[in-house]
Amino acid sequence: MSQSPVAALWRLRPYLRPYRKQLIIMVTAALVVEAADIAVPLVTKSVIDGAIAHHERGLLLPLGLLAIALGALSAGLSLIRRWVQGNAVANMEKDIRDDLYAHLQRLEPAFHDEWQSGQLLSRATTDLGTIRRFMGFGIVFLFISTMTFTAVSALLISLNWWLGLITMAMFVPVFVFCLRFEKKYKVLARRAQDQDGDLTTLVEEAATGVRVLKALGRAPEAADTHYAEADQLSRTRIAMAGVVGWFWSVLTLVPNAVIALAVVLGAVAVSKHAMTVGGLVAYITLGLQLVWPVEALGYILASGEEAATAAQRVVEIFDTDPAITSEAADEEEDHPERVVVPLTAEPRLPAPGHPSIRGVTGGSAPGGKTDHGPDLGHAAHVLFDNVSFSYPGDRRPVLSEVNLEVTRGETLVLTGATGSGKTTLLYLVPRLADVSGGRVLLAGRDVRDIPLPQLRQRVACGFEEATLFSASVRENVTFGAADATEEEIEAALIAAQASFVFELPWGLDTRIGEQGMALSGGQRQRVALARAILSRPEVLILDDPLSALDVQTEERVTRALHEILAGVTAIVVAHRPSTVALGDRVALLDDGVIAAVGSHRELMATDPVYANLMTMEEVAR
Ligand SMILES: Nc1ncnc2c1ncn2[C@@H]1O[C@H](COP(=O)(O)OP(=O)(O)OP(=O)(O)O)[C@@H](O)[C@H]1O
Repeated sequence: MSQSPVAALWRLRPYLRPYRKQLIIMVTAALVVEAADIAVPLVTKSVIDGAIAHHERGLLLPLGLLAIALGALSAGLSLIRRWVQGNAVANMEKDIRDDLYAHLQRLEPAFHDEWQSGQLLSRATTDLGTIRRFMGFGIVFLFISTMTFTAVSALLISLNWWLGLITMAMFVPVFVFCLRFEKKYKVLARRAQDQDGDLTTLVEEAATGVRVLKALGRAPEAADTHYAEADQLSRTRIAMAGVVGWFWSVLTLVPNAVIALAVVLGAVAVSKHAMTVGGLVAYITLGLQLVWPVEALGYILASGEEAATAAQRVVEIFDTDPAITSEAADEEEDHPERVVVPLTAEPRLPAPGHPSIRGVTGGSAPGGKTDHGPDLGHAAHVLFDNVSFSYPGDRRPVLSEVNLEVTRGETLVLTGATGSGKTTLLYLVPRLADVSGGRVLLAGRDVRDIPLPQLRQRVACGFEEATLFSASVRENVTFGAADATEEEIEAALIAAQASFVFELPWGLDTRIGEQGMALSGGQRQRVALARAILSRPEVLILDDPLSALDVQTEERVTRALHEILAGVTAIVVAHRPSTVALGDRVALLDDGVIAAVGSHRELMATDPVYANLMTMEEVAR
């Protein structure tokens, strides 16, 4: 169950801790400003009752100078407070945002599958902004308003106790009204923030899916959905404005009614000599100072409500624990490595002339070729030991009792009908998902016992949907290998048949990805392939890496891959006979079960399902 909004906001208080000094400066400055503002009416009283009533002209100049000094002090301190406040809350917002981002990165892909990206976006942007505004202004003004209200009330009672008590009594309904407002506004604020998240999702999907929308002629329908969602949000905001409008009008009416009453009753008190004229002027001027704190209460309560619901939405993410962690493994790192399964598999004999991944040559890449074959120092043994898997919230097993061994340096091709579980099986090695039963061993060690950063350094992935980031070609390719040399980057690009990047306007410095130069699907796949190659993994996992390539390019990449894969353990999802031929062995996955394992030739001869699958792929080409 999610926490109450106020409790959620309270939980974020540690983010204020580093800015305690600034908070103290802000509050002190605001208090002095308030004290100066309150003192001015008292100076006025001295001017009227002293300098004017008793014709003491000599008092006029010092009292006038005092009033000016108080005004200047108030202005100067307001400036300081705002500057300190702006700095502190901007930094605090950054701290929460950094932690939120880091937490989102720790959460497994299944979490991101479940959550709408727009909801995450609106929480990381709009909601944090709302929290910042309240932490910066709301909290300080809540404190200052309370102090001002208390001090002014005490002064009013001291000027005339019965008039002061009547004045205070008139504010009681305001507080009752506040409670009712809070109840109503809380519901509306949460609704608006959720609707804002839904709308952000729609806008994001419309932007990323613009081609599909246009191609299928669905743009008008998508626009209608957008208008309907936007309409809902604006209705909620109008309802909020209505509630706030009513609330503020009451908050404005009450203090003004109080002043009007004070004028009438104060005049009676002066006529009965229960109060001086200067006392009445001071009383009314001080009474006017209650207008702002009471009005500010409206803003503070509204922004407090919004901040509390925003905090609730942010805390909901913080409270989602990552299902895939390696805390136990991190602790165990101090101990010697525990090998569960002895490495019985014979490394494949290196073929002459094969380069290592580090010195990948592929085609015309400079250097790197050796006469000694692949360096298997980088290859690891992988074992799927009785693995089963179901997606969270879905009981149907996607994988059942999968037993599969990939020896050091071997290339295993995984094939099977669509939806048979190939991608899911690949996810289990770098722990993008965790097994539901059984275990996956990397070099004899359960992957869950390997610290995640280490595991993901040892296992590199190239996905069918090649994701490139808004960055240069170089930055994209070196994502998993920051220390790669220029020669290694070039060699990886050449090996992946991605030499076209050298012809881009700024070569490897050309920005590609979402905000950069548009690349074709096949070009993106090859850049992503170069990235996977360059990270020098022990295990290379490629999910249908050549699906977007034409026949000639596919043939060239396949030839290059042949060399690259020789020095690494690889699991490659493939459908076409030409790519399947990359593998030393082929495993056929049928509805989550390993149906056959063998060489392409063996399976063609002995397994009708496999033969049928390959023939259909060939025909489909
Ligand atoms: N995030 C998810 N949540 C629930 N079920 C999922 C999820 N991802 C995949 N599945 C289901 O798991 C099954 C296996 O999917 P998977 O992507 O592993 O198949 P595949 O063999 O790689 O398919 P393809 O060849 O089409 O890529 C499918 O039935 C799919 O609907």
